[in-house]
Amino acid sequence: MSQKAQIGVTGLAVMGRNLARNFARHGHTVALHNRSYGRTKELVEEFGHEGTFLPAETAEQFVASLERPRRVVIMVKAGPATDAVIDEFAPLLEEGDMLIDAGNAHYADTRRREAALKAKGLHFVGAGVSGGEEGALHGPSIMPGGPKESYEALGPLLEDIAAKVDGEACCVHVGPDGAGHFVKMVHNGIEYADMQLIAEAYDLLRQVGGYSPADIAGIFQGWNEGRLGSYLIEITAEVLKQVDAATGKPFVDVVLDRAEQKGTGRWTVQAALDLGVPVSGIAESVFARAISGGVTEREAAVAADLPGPTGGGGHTGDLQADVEQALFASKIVAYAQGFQQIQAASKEYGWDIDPGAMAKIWRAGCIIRAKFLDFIKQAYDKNPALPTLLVDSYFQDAVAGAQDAWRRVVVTAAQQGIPAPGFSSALAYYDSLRAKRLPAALIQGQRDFFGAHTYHRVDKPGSFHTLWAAEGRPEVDA
Ligand SMILES: NC(=O)C1=CN([C@@H]2O[C@H](COP(=O)(O)OP(=O)(O)OC[C@H]3O[C@@H](n4cnc5c(N)ncnc54)[C@H](OP(=O)(O)O)[C@@H]3O)[C@@H](O)[C@H]2O)C=CC1
Ligand SMILES: O=C(CO)[C@H](O)[C@H](O)COP(=O)(O)O
Repeated sequence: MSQKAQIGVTGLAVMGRNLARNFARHGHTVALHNRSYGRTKELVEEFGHEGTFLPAETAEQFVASLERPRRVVIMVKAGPATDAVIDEFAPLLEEGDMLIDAGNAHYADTRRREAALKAKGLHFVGAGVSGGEEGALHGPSIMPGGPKESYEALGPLLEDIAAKVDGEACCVHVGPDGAGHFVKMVHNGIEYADMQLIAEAYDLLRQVGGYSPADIAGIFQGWNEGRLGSYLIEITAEVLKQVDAATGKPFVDVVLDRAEQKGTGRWTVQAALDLGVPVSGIAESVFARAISGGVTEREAAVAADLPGPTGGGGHTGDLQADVEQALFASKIVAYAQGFQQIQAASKEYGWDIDPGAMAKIWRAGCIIRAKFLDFIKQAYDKNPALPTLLVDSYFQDAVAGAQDAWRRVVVTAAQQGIPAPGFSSALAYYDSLRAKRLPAALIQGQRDFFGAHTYHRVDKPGSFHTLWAAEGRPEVDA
Protein backbone atom coordinates (compact mmCIF):
# COMPACT_ATOMS: atom_id res chain seq x y z
CA MET A 1 0.00 0.00 0.00
CA SER A 2 1.54 3.33 -1.00
CA GLN A 3 -0.61 5.94 0.70
CA LYS A 4 -0.34 6.00 4.46
CA ALA A 5 -2.72 7.44 7.04
CA GLN A 6 -1.66 9.88 9.77
CA ILE A 7 -4.19 8.42 12.15
CA GLY A 8 -6.52 5.44 12.35
CA VAL A 9 -9.82 4.95 14.14
CA THR A 10 -11.11 1.55 15.20
CA GLY A 11 -14.69 1.45 16.49
CA LEU A 12 -16.93 3.31 14.09
CA ALA A 13 -20.21 3.66 15.97
CA VAL A 14 -21.57 7.20 16.50
CA MET A 15 -18.49 8.61 18.23
CA GLY A 16 -15.71 6.89 16.29
CA ARG A 17 -17.35 7.56 12.96
CA ASN A 18 -17.63 11.27 13.63
CA LEU A 19 -14.11 11.56 15.06
CA ALA A 20 -12.81 9.89 11.89
CA ARG A 21 -14.78 12.34 9.73
CA ASN A 22 -13.52 15.24 11.82
CA PHE A 23 -9.87 14.18 11.25
CA ALA A 24 -10.56 13.76 7.52
CA ARG A 25 -12.28 17.14 7.28
CA HIS A 26 -9.11 18.65 8.74
CA GLY A 27 -7.06 17.21 5.90
CA HIS A 28 -5.70 14.11 7.62
CA THR A 29 -5.72 10.76 5.87
CA VAL A 30 -7.65 8.43 8.18
CA ALA A 31 -7.42 4.65 8.35
CA LEU A 32 -10.72 3.02 9.30
CA HIS A 33 -11.52 -0.22 11.09
CA ASN A 34 -14.45 -1.72 12.93
CA ARG A 35 -15.03 -5.20 14.37
CA SER A 36 -17.81 -5.74 11.83
CA TYR A 37 -16.90 -4.38 8.39
CA GLY A 38 -20.42 -3.06 7.72
CA ARG A 39 -19.85 0.16 9.68
CA THR A 40 -16.58 0.85 7.86
CA LYS A 41 -18.23 0.35 4.48
CA GLU A 42 -21.17 2.56 5.44
CA LEU A 43 -18.88 5.38 6.56
CA VAL A 44 -16.98 5.38 3.28
CA GLU A 45 -20.16 5.14 1.20
CA GLU A 46 -21.88 7.99 3.02
CA PHE A 47 -19.01 10.30 3.86
CA GLY A 48 -16.10 9.23 1.66
CA HIS A 49 -16.29 12.56 -0.19
CA GLU A 50 -15.39 14.48 3.02
CA GLY A 51 -11.70 13.49 2.94
CA THR A 52 -9.26 10.68 2.44
CA PHE A 53 -10.16 7.43 4.16
CA LEU A 54 -8.30 4.14 3.99
CA PRO A 55 -10.84 1.47 4.94
CA ALA A 56 -9.49 -1.85 6.24
CA GLU A 57 -11.29 -5.12 6.72
CA THR A 58 -8.70 -6.62 9.06
CA ALA A 59 -6.59 -5.34 11.91
CA GLU A 60 -3.45 -6.26 9.93
CA GLN A 61 -4.51 -4.19 6.90
CA PHE A 62 -5.42 -1.31 9.19
CA VAL A 63 -2.06 -1.31 10.96
CA ALA A 64 -0.19 -1.61 7.67
CA SER A 65 -1.95 1.49 6.35
CA LEU A 66 -0.65 3.76 9.13
CA GLU A 67 2.49 5.91 9.00
CA ARG A 68 4.99 5.53 11.87
CA PRO A 69 4.73 6.18 14.73
CA ARG A 70 1.28 4.66 14.35
CA ARG A 71 -1.59 6.45 16.02
CA VAL A 72 -4.58 4.17 16.62
CA VAL A 73 -7.68 5.71 18.18
CA ILE A 74 -9.90 3.13 19.90
CA MET A 75 -13.54 4.22 20.19
CA VAL A 76 -15.43 1.19 21.47
CA LYS A 77 -17.43 0.28 24.56
CA ALA A 78 -15.51 0.64 27.80
CA GLY A 79 -14.40 -2.46 29.70
CA PRO A 80 -13.86 -5.90 28.10
CA ALA A 81 -14.44 -4.55 24.56
CA THR A 82 -11.52 -2.14 24.98
CA ASP A 83 -9.30 -4.93 26.36
CA ALA A 84 -10.28 -7.13 23.41
CA VAL A 85 -9.29 -4.41 20.94
CA ILE A 86 -5.98 -3.75 22.74
CA ASP A 87 -5.21 -7.49 22.74
CA GLU A 88 -5.90 -7.61 19.03
CA PHE A 89 -3.80 -4.58 18.07
CA ALA A 90 -0.88 -4.52 20.51
CA PRO A 91 0.89 -7.55 18.97
CA LEU A 92 0.70 -5.85 15.55
CA LEU A 93 2.31 -2.60 16.70
CA GLU A 94 5.98 -1.62 17.07
CA GLU A 95 7.96 0.34 19.63
CA GLY A 96 6.87 3.96 19.86
CA ASP A 97 3.42 3.35 18.32
CA MET A 98 0.42 4.77 20.13
CA LEU A 99 -2.90 3.30 21.18
CA ILE A 100 -5.31 6.05 22.13
CA ASP A 101 -8.39 4.96 24.08
CA ALA A 102 -10.90 7.74 23.49
CA GLY A 103 -13.84 5.93 25.10
CA ASN A 104 -15.19 6.48 28.60
CA ALA A 105 -12.77 4.10 30.32
CA HIS A 106 -12.33 3.86 34.07
CA TYR A 107 -9.07 5.59 34.98
CA ALA A 108 -7.86 2.57 36.97
CA ASP A 109 -8.20 0.43 33.82
CA THR A 110 -6.23 3.08 31.95
CA ARG A 111 -3.45 3.02 34.54
CA ARG A 112 -3.30 -0.78 34.28
CA ARG A 113 -3.29 -0.75 30.47
CA GLU A 114 -0.70 2.01 30.28
CA ALA A 115 1.69 0.12 32.55
CA ALA A 116 1.25 -3.14 30.62
CA LEU A 117 1.77 -1.54 27.20
CA LYS A 118 4.71 0.55 28.38
CA ALA A 119 6.49 -2.71 29.18
CA LYS A 120 6.06 -3.61 25.49
CA GLY A 121 7.43 -0.25 24.31
CA LEU A 122 4.02 1.07 23.28
CA HIS A 123 2.44 4.37 24.28
CA PHE A 124 -1.05 4.08 25.70
CA VAL A 125 -3.01 7.29 25.90
CA GLY A 126 -6.29 7.40 27.79
CA ALA A 127 -8.06 10.38 26.25
CA GLY A 128 -11.38 11.67 27.53
CA VAL A 129 -13.58 12.99 24.74
CA SER A 130 -16.72 14.96 25.43
CA GLY A 131 -19.32 16.55 23.20
CA GLY A 132 -21.42 13.61 22.10
CA GLU A 133 -22.05 12.79 18.46
CA GLU A 134 -22.12 16.42 17.29
CA GLY A 135 -19.05 17.40 19.29
CA ALA A 136 -17.07 14.49 17.87
CA LEU A 137 -17.79 15.80 14.39
CA HIS A 138 -17.58 19.55 14.87
CA GLY A 139 -15.06 19.83 17.71
CA PRO A 140 -15.09 18.01 21.04
CA SER A 141 -13.25 18.85 24.23
CA ILE A 142 -10.37 16.38 24.48
CA MET A 143 -8.60 15.37 27.70
CA PRO A 144 -5.59 13.20 26.81
CA GLY A 145 -3.46 11.57 29.48
CA GLY A 146 -0.60 9.13 28.93
CA PRO A 147 3.09 9.79 28.48
CA LYS A 148 4.01 13.42 27.85
CA GLU A 149 6.22 12.50 24.89
CA SER A 150 3.30 10.89 23.07
CA TYR A 151 1.55 14.25 23.15
CA GLU A 152 4.26 15.70 20.92
CA ALA A 153 3.28 13.32 18.11
CA LEU A 154 -0.41 13.17 18.90
CA GLY A 155 -1.32 16.57 20.35
CA PRO A 156 -1.27 18.55 17.10
CA LEU A 157 -3.78 16.18 15.47
CA LEU A 158 -6.07 16.23 18.50
CA GLU A 159 -5.81 20.01 18.75
CA ASP A 160 -6.76 20.26 15.07
CA ILE A 161 -10.10 18.52 15.60
CA ALA A 162 -10.89 19.92 19.06
CA ALA A 163 -13.33 22.76 19.72
CA LYS A 164 -11.75 26.23 19.75
CA VAL A 165 -12.24 29.27 21.97
CA ASP A 166 -10.64 32.44 20.61
CA GLY A 167 -8.52 30.22 18.37
CA GLU A 168 -7.28 28.10 21.29
CA ALA A 169 -7.94 24.36 21.17
CA CYS A 170 -10.00 22.71 23.90
CA CYS A 171 -7.35 20.03 24.28
CA VAL A 172 -4.32 19.85 26.52
CA HIS A 173 -2.08 17.12 27.91
CA VAL A 174 -3.78 16.53 31.27
CA GLY A 175 -1.11 14.42 32.94
CA PRO A 176 0.42 10.92 32.87
CA ASP A 177 -1.31 7.52 32.74
CA GLY A 178 -4.97 7.75 33.85
CA ALA A 179 -5.13 11.53 34.36
CA GLY A 180 -7.10 12.20 31.16
CA HIS A 181 -9.74 9.59 31.88
CA PHE A 182 -9.96 10.71 35.51
CA VAL A 183 -10.69 14.27 34.43
CA LYS A 184 -13.25 13.07 31.87
CA MET A 185 -14.90 10.99 34.59
CA VAL A 186 -15.20 14.03 36.89
CA HIS A 187 -16.47 16.05 33.92
CA ASN A 188 -19.28 13.50 33.65
CA GLY A 189 -19.88 13.61 37.40
CA ILE A 190 -20.28 17.38 37.20
CA GLU A 191 -22.56 16.81 34.18
CA TYR A 192 -24.79 14.61 36.37
CA ALA A 193 -24.92 17.28 39.10
CA ASP A 194 -25.64 20.07 36.62
CA MET A 195 -28.46 18.06 35.02
CA GLN A 196 -29.97 17.21 38.41
CA LEU A 197 -29.91 20.87 39.51
CA ILE A 198 -31.54 22.00 36.26
CA ALA A 199 -34.19 19.29 36.70
CA GLU A 200 -34.88 20.52 40.25
CA ALA A 201 -35.21 24.11 39.00
CA TYR A 202 -37.74 22.93 36.41
CA ASP A 203 -39.67 20.92 38.99
CA LEU A 204 -39.94 23.83 41.42
CA LEU A 205 -40.99 26.27 38.70
CA ARG A 206 -43.63 23.81 37.56
CA GLN A 207 -44.95 22.60 40.91
CA VAL A 208 -44.66 25.78 42.97
CA GLY A 209 -44.96 28.40 40.23
CA GLY A 210 -47.50 26.55 38.10
CA TYR A 211 -45.57 27.29 34.92
CA SER A 212 -46.02 24.99 31.92
CA PRO A 213 -43.07 23.23 30.28
CA ALA A 214 -43.28 25.74 27.41
CA ASP A 215 -43.22 28.65 29.91
CA ILE A 216 -40.19 27.12 31.62
CA ALA A 217 -38.47 26.67 28.25
CA GLY A 218 -38.85 30.44 27.83
CA ILE A 219 -37.48 31.09 31.33
CA PHE A 220 -34.46 28.87 30.62
CA GLN A 221 -33.87 30.60 27.30
CA GLY A 222 -33.75 33.89 29.21
CA TRP A 223 -31.31 32.42 31.78
CA ASN A 224 -29.16 31.13 28.96
CA GLU A 225 -28.46 34.74 28.00
CA GLY A 226 -27.11 35.47 31.49
CA ARG A 227 -24.53 33.99 33.85
CA LEU A 228 -26.14 30.52 33.65
CA GLY A 229 -25.49 30.43 29.91
CA SER A 230 -24.47 26.87 29.07
CA TYR A 231 -25.08 24.01 26.69
CA LEU A 232 -27.15 22.12 29.26
CA ILE A 233 -29.48 25.08 29.91
CA GLU A 234 -29.81 25.62 26.16
CA ILE A 235 -30.76 22.01 25.40
CA THR A 236 -33.07 21.85 28.41
CA ALA A 237 -35.12 24.67 26.87
CA GLU A 238 -35.29 22.67 23.63
CA VAL A 239 -36.42 19.51 25.44
CA LEU A 240 -39.08 21.46 27.36
CA LYS A 241 -40.41 23.00 24.14
CA GLN A 242 -40.85 19.60 22.57
CA VAL A 243 -44.44 18.41 22.09
CA ASP A 244 -45.22 14.73 21.59
CA ALA A 245 -46.63 14.28 18.09
CA ALA A 246 -48.77 11.28 19.04
CA THR A 247 -50.58 12.82 22.04
CA GLY A 248 -50.07 16.57 21.72
CA LYS A 249 -48.74 16.55 25.29
CA PRO A 250 -45.42 18.06 26.40
CA PHE A 251 -42.62 15.58 25.70
CA VAL A 252 -41.59 15.64 29.39
CA ASP A 253 -45.04 14.36 30.34
CA VAL A 254 -44.93 11.29 28.13
CA VAL A 255 -41.44 10.09 29.07
CA LEU A 256 -41.02 7.66 32.00
CA ASP A 257 -39.51 9.52 34.97
CA ARG A 258 -36.65 7.05 35.42
CA ALA A 259 -33.19 8.43 34.66
CA GLU A 260 -30.74 5.89 33.38
CA GLN A 261 -26.96 5.91 33.66
CA LYS A 262 -24.00 4.23 32.06
CA GLY A 263 -21.76 4.51 35.11
CA THR A 264 -19.35 7.44 34.93
CA GLY A 265 -21.24 9.38 37.61
CA ARG A 266 -21.13 6.37 39.91
CA TRP A 267 -17.40 5.95 39.22
CA THR A 268 -16.84 9.58 40.17
CA VAL A 269 -18.51 9.09 43.53
CA GLN A 270 -16.70 5.80 44.17
CA ALA A 271 -13.35 7.47 43.42
CA ALA A 272 -14.28 10.45 45.59
CA LEU A 273 -15.06 8.15 48.52
CA ASP A 274 -11.65 6.52 48.14
CA LEU A 275 -9.96 9.92 48.01
CA GLY A 276 -12.05 11.22 50.92
CA VAL A 277 -13.40 14.16 48.89
CA PRO A 278 -17.00 15.15 49.67
CA VAL A 279 -18.62 15.44 46.23
CA SER A 280 -22.10 15.56 47.74
CA GLY A 281 -23.68 17.28 44.72
CA ILE A 282 -22.49 14.58 42.34
CA ALA A 283 -23.42 11.83 44.81
CA GLU A 284 -26.94 13.25 45.26
CA SER A 285 -27.40 13.34 41.50
CA VAL A 286 -26.33 9.70 41.14
CA PHE A 287 -28.65 8.73 44.01
CA ALA A 288 -31.50 10.80 42.54
CA ARG A 289 -31.20 8.76 39.33
CA ALA A 290 -31.18 5.58 41.41
CA ILE A 291 -34.29 6.70 43.34
CA SER A 292 -36.06 7.56 40.10
CA GLY A 293 -35.33 4.04 38.86
CA GLY A 294 -36.31 2.39 42.16
CA VAL A 295 -39.68 1.38 40.84
CA THR A 296 -40.58 -1.14 43.55
CA GLU A 297 -39.93 1.28 46.40
CA ARG A 298 -41.62 4.19 44.66
CA GLU A 299 -44.71 2.15 43.83
CA ALA A 300 -44.88 0.84 47.41
CA ALA A 301 -44.61 4.37 48.81
CA VAL A 302 -47.28 5.73 46.47
CA ALA A 303 -49.56 2.75 47.21
CA ALA A 304 -49.10 3.34 50.96
CA ASP A 305 -49.95 7.02 50.36
CA LEU A 306 -46.99 8.17 52.50
CA PRO A 307 -48.11 11.51 53.93
CA GLY A 308 -46.65 14.77 52.71
CA PRO A 309 -46.67 18.19 54.40
CA THR A 310 -49.90 19.23 56.08
CA GLY A 311 -49.27 22.94 55.99
CA GLY A 312 -46.80 25.36 54.48
CA GLY A 313 -47.72 28.26 52.29
CA GLY A 314 -46.43 29.41 48.95
CA HIS A 315 -43.00 30.76 48.16
CA THR A 316 -42.13 34.05 49.76
CA GLY A 317 -40.20 36.02 47.19
CA ASP A 318 -39.86 36.11 43.43
CA LEU A 319 -39.82 32.40 42.60
CA GLN A 320 -38.20 32.71 39.19
CA ALA A 321 -35.42 34.97 40.41
CA ASP A 322 -34.89 32.89 43.53
CA VAL A 323 -34.65 29.61 41.62
CA GLU A 324 -32.11 31.20 39.27
CA GLN A 325 -30.01 32.19 42.28
CA ALA A 326 -30.36 28.74 43.88
CA LEU A 327 -29.35 27.09 40.63
CA PHE A 328 -26.31 29.30 40.18
CA ALA A 329 -25.10 28.88 43.76
CA SER A 330 -25.66 25.09 43.75
CA LYS A 331 -23.87 24.82 40.42
CA ILE A 332 -20.87 26.66 41.86
CA VAL A 333 -20.79 24.15 44.72
CA ALA A 334 -20.92 21.18 42.30
CA TYR A 335 -18.03 22.53 40.26
CA ALA A 336 -16.07 23.41 43.39
CA GLN A 337 -16.44 19.81 44.57
CA GLY A 338 -15.48 18.37 41.18
CA PHE A 339 -12.36 20.53 40.96
CA GLN A 340 -11.42 19.59 44.50
CA GLN A 341 -11.65 15.93 43.49
CA ILE A 342 -9.36 16.52 40.49
CA GLN A 343 -6.83 18.29 42.71
CA ALA A 344 -6.96 15.48 45.29
CA ALA A 345 -6.39 12.80 42.65
CA SER A 346 -3.61 14.84 41.08
CA LYS A 347 -1.85 14.89 44.44
CA GLU A 348 -2.53 11.23 45.16
CA TYR A 349 -1.22 9.98 41.82
CA GLY A 350 1.42 12.67 41.17
CA TRP A 351 -0.34 13.85 38.00
CA ASP A 352 0.38 17.58 38.42
CA ILE A 353 -2.92 18.57 36.80
CA ASP A 354 -3.42 22.29 36.18
CA PRO A 355 -7.05 22.93 37.25
CA GLY A 356 -7.19 26.22 35.31
CA ALA A 357 -6.27 24.35 32.13
CA MET A 358 -9.14 21.93 32.74
CA ALA A 359 -11.59 24.83 33.06
CA LYS A 360 -10.12 26.24 29.86
CA ILE A 361 -10.64 23.08 27.78
CA TRP A 362 -14.19 22.68 29.09
CA ARG A 363 -15.23 26.10 27.78
CA ALA A 364 -16.34 24.64 24.43
CA GLY A 365 -17.02 21.29 22.82
CA CYS A 366 -18.07 19.39 25.94
CA ILE A 367 -21.43 18.77 27.57
CA ILE A 368 -20.73 20.99 30.60
CA ARG A 369 -19.50 23.95 28.57
CA ALA A 370 -20.70 27.08 30.30
CA LYS A 371 -19.96 30.77 30.45
CA PHE A 372 -18.83 30.62 34.03
CA LEU A 373 -15.90 28.31 33.23
CA ASP A 374 -14.07 31.51 32.26
CA PHE A 375 -14.34 32.60 35.88
CA ILE A 376 -13.10 29.21 37.10
CA LYS A 377 -10.11 29.49 34.80
CA GLN A 378 -9.41 33.02 36.09
CA ALA A 379 -9.72 31.85 39.70
CA TYR A 380 -7.09 29.12 39.21
CA ASP A 381 -4.88 31.41 37.12
CA LYS A 382 -4.85 33.81 40.08
CA ASN A 383 -4.20 31.03 42.58
CA PRO A 384 -3.45 27.51 41.27
CA ALA A 385 -3.50 26.21 44.86
CA LEU A 386 -6.97 27.62 45.63
CA PRO A 387 -8.34 25.31 48.36
CA THR A 388 -11.91 25.69 47.07
CA LEU A 389 -13.52 27.78 44.35
CA LEU A 390 -15.91 29.08 47.00
CA VAL A 391 -13.20 31.35 48.41
CA ASP A 392 -12.35 32.94 45.07
CA SER A 393 -13.67 36.50 45.10
CA TYR A 394 -16.00 36.09 42.08
CA PHE A 395 -17.62 32.94 43.45
CA GLN A 396 -17.66 34.18 47.04
CA ASP A 397 -19.56 37.29 45.95
CA ALA A 398 -21.89 35.29 43.69
CA VAL A 399 -22.85 32.90 46.48
CA ALA A 400 -23.13 35.74 49.03
CA GLY A 401 -25.58 37.47 46.69
CA ALA A 402 -27.51 34.25 46.05
CA GLN A 403 -27.71 32.74 49.48
CA ASP A 404 -30.89 34.34 50.82
CA ALA A 405 -32.81 33.30 47.70
CA TRP A 406 -31.17 29.86 47.79
CA ARG A 407 -32.32 29.37 51.39
CA ARG A 408 -35.86 30.48 50.51
CA VAL A 409 -35.97 27.94 47.68
CA VAL A 410 -34.78 25.10 49.92
CA VAL A 411 -37.36 26.09 52.57
CA THR A 412 -40.14 26.13 49.97
CA ALA A 413 -39.10 22.74 48.62
CA ALA A 414 -39.06 21.24 52.13
CA GLN A 415 -42.36 22.86 53.14
CA GLN A 416 -44.12 21.71 50.01
CA GLY A 417 -42.63 18.23 50.02
CA ILE A 418 -40.84 18.64 46.70
CA PRO A 419 -37.54 16.75 46.56
CA ALA A 420 -34.61 19.06 45.89
CA PRO A 421 -31.58 16.98 46.95
CA GLY A 422 -29.18 18.93 44.76
CA PHE A 423 -30.15 22.38 46.03
CA SER A 424 -30.37 21.32 49.67
CA SER A 425 -27.20 19.25 49.79
CA ALA A 426 -25.24 22.05 48.09
CA LEU A 427 -26.53 24.49 50.71
CA ALA A 428 -25.62 22.09 53.52
CA TYR A 429 -22.11 21.75 52.04
CA TYR A 430 -21.74 25.53 51.86
CA ASP A 431 -22.93 25.95 55.44
CA SER A 432 -20.63 23.13 56.58
CA LEU A 433 -17.61 24.80 55.03
CA ARG A 434 -18.34 28.18 56.56
CA ALA A 435 -19.22 26.86 60.02
CA LYS A 436 -16.72 27.86 62.70
CA ARG A 437 -17.61 24.72 64.68
CA LEU A 438 -19.22 21.57 63.33
CA PRO A 439 -20.86 18.93 65.54
CA ALA A 440 -17.99 16.58 64.64
CA ALA A 441 -16.54 16.99 68.16
CA LEU A 442 -19.56 15.10 69.48
CA ILE A 443 -18.95 12.33 66.96
CA GLN A 444 -15.36 12.10 68.21
CA GLY A 445 -16.73 11.73 71.74
CA GLN A 446 -19.09 8.97 70.64
CA ARG A 447 -16.27 7.13 68.82
CA ASP A 448 -14.02 7.40 71.83
CA PHE A 449 -16.83 6.22 74.13
CA PHE A 450 -17.69 3.03 72.29
CA GLY A 451 -14.39 2.18 70.66
CA ALA A 452 -11.55 4.04 72.42
CA HIS A 453 -10.83 5.65 69.06
CA THR A 454 -9.22 8.71 70.73
CA TYR A 455 -9.59 12.40 69.90
CA HIS A 456 -7.57 15.60 69.57
CA ARG A 457 -8.17 18.65 71.76
CA VAL A 458 -8.50 22.28 70.72
CA ASP A 459 -6.11 23.48 73.42
CA LYS A 460 -3.12 21.11 73.33
CA PRO A 461 -1.40 18.72 70.92
CA GLY A 462 -1.55 14.93 71.15
CA SER A 463 -4.16 12.18 71.13
CA PHE A 464 -6.41 11.58 74.11
CA HIS A 465 -8.80 8.99 75.41
CA THR A 466 -11.34 9.34 78.18
CA LEU A 467 -11.75 6.34 80.51
CA TRP A 468 -15.53 6.52 80.15
CA ALA A 469 -16.21 3.51 82.41
CA ALA A 470 -13.90 4.65 85.22
CA GLU A 471 -15.01 6.76 88.10
CA GLY A 472 -14.67 10.44 87.35
CA ARG A 473 -13.99 9.60 83.68
CA PRO A 474 -10.39 10.77 83.66
CA GLU A 475 -8.63 11.68 80.42
CA VAL A 476 -5.39 9.92 79.51
CA ASP A 477 -2.78 10.44 76.79
CA ALA A 478 -3.41 7.95 74.03
N1 LIG B 1 -22.21 8.27 22.73
C1 LIG B 1 -21.72 9.36 23.32
O1 LIG B 1 -22.34 10.43 23.35
C2 LIG B 1 -20.37 9.31 23.96
C3 LIG B 1 -19.69 8.10 24.07
N2 LIG B 1 -18.44 8.09 24.61
C4 LIG B 1 -17.69 6.83 24.70
O2 LIG B 1 -17.18 6.52 23.41
C5 LIG B 1 -17.12 5.11 23.21
C6 LIG B 1 -17.89 4.76 21.94
O3 LIG B 1 -19.23 5.16 22.11
P1 LIG B 1 -20.33 4.99 20.97
O4 LIG B 1 -19.80 5.52 19.69
O5 LIG B 1 -21.59 5.54 21.53
O6 LIG B 1 -20.40 3.42 20.74
P2 LIG B 1 -20.80 2.22 21.71
O7 LIG B 1 -20.39 2.50 23.10
O8 LIG B 1 -22.22 1.87 21.45
O9 LIG B 1 -19.85 1.05 21.14
C7 LIG B 1 -20.05 0.51 19.87
C8 LIG B 1 -18.73 0.19 19.20
O10 LIG B 1 -17.97 -0.72 20.03
C9 LIG B 1 -17.59 -1.83 19.20
N3 LIG B 1 -17.43 -3.02 20.02
C10 LIG B 1 -18.25 -3.45 21.00
N4 LIG B 1 -17.75 -4.57 21.56
C11 LIG B 1 -16.60 -4.84 20.91
C12 LIG B 1 -15.63 -5.88 21.03
N5 LIG B 1 -15.75 -6.86 21.94
N6 LIG B 1 -14.57 -5.85 20.19
C13 LIG B 1 -14.44 -4.88 19.28
N7 LIG B 1 -15.32 -3.86 19.13
C14 LIG B 1 -16.38 -3.87 19.92
C15 LIG B 1 -18.73 -1.94 18.22
O11 LIG B 1 -18.36 -2.74 17.13
P3 LIG B 1 -19.52 -3.43 16.21
O12 LIG B 1 -19.98 -2.38 15.28
O13 LIG B 1 -18.80 -4.54 15.53
O14 LIG B 1 -20.58 -3.89 17.14
C16 LIG B 1 -18.91 -0.48 17.86
O15 LIG B 1 -17.94 -0.02 16.98
C17 LIG B 1 -17.67 4.48 24.49
O16 LIG B 1 -16.62 4.17 25.34
C18 LIG B 1 -18.52 5.60 25.09
O17 LIG B 1 -18.65 5.50 26.48
C19 LIG B 1 -17.80 9.23 25.01
C20 LIG B 1 -18.43 10.44 24.91
C21 LIG B 1 -19.78 10.58 24.43
O1 LIG C 1 -19.60 10.98 28.15
C1 LIG C 1 -20.62 11.53 27.85
C2 LIG C 1 -20.67 13.00 27.66
O2 LIG C 1 -19.50 13.62 27.96
C3 LIG C 1 -21.90 10.74 27.77
O3 LIG C 1 -22.88 11.48 27.15
C4 LIG C 1 -22.26 10.30 29.14
O4 LIG C 1 -21.58 9.06 29.34
C5 LIG C 1 -23.69 10.02 29.38
O5 LIG C 1 -23.71 9.40 30.62
P1 LIG C 1 -24.99 8.67 31.21
O6 LIG C 1 -25.49 7.74 30.12
O7 LIG C 1 -24.45 7.93 32.39
O8 LIG C 1 -25.97 9.74 31.54
